[in-house]
Amino acid sequence: MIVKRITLDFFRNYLHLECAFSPATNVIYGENAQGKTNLLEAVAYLSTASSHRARYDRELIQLGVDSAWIQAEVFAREREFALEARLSRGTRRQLSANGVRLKSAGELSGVLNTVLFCPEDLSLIRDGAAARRRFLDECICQLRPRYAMALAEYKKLYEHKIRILRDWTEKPSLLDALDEFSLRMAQTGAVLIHYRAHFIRRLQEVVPPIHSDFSGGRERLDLRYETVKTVTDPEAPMRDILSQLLEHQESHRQAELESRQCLSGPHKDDLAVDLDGVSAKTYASQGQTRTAALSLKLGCREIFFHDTGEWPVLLLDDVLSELDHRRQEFVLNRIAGGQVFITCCEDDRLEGLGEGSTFHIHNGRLV
Ligand SMILES: Nc1ncnc2c1ncn2[C@@H]1O[C@H](COP(=O)(O)OP(=O)(O)OP(=O)(O)O)[C@@H](O)[C@H]1O
Repeated sequence: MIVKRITLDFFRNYLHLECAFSPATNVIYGENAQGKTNLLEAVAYLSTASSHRARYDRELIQLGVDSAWIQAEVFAREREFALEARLSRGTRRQLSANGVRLKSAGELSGVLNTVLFCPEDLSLIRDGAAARRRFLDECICQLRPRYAMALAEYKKLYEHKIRILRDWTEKPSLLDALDEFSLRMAQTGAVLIHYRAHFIRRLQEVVPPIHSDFSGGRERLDLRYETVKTVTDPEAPMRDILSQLLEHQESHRQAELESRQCLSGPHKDDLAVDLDGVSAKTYASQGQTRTAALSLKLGCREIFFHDTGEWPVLLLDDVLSELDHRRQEFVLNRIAGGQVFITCCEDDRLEGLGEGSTFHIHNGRLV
């Protein structure tokens, strides 16, 4: 997959930008706060219709302006696509491919896939389970539209159930709907667990060898799916998972009413990461944390390749400069093959980048 050209209007600090990219490596360099990450964010938006660092689309629109546009020419799935995202304050965003309006973000992922690695991704190892769930969700949503639909449905049901649990003492009639919401959450939750289990099994195959190479064969990384306790085999057929989820819900019903919290379901799932048999979250050093997080992302990139037959676009934000020379070389060897965008500061010298283009960004302009 290749982003051949991008045009930004009123996106973050870009008034107007037109840029044609290399199908190989694109180095985006410049001083701090000039717009390097903003450019990667725009490319990523065209595959997921979301940003890794903005909670709301309106944050992406230039301050003091009402609308922003991202347009790109993309070559993917052996075809040319013109992708467009129009973001407006106060109205719904509009996504289109070749002039045809898209109904969901999943349709964008059906054209373009990206894998982004940025400094905040250290949270994948260091933080609580939510960061790892987000990683799983972002990856699987790009590959499986059915998962994206189930996830959106599950989130809605969760919000409803939380409201019932929060307000039922003041309004006991709310309890009439509780079991219905719990049942639908279990049904949708079974879909999430099924897809997560399969995706994690594939991660278990590709990530440990990447991490082992990365660490010069010195470290062993293991991944483990942690889900609802009663689920004995997350890869079992969905109807088996459903009955085990219902069993867990039933045993937690009273506790949910008393605590007013939703205690049962895959919204508490985790992807445990161990290094040499101990928890990476608790024991990994800075370097090990970075290497493990990057291994997860590169593993995800390989799964995308196996699934679609094309390399997803890899976006590396401010990453290589943090690695020593040997590790830089490892990453550069590993990412050969697809289109890559790498941001770095002016003084960083990224050697061995091979074929490609460089772009100097200054104050939201291409110099
Ligand atoms: N909605 C917005 N409207 C206008 N400017 C914005 C908006 N959002 C962010 N900016 C500005 O964009 C600038 C560049 O941000 P960006 O994160 O791309 O920097 P960068 O070049 O990656 O810097 P660094 O090397 O420090 O990571 C910042 O100064 C920020 O204030």
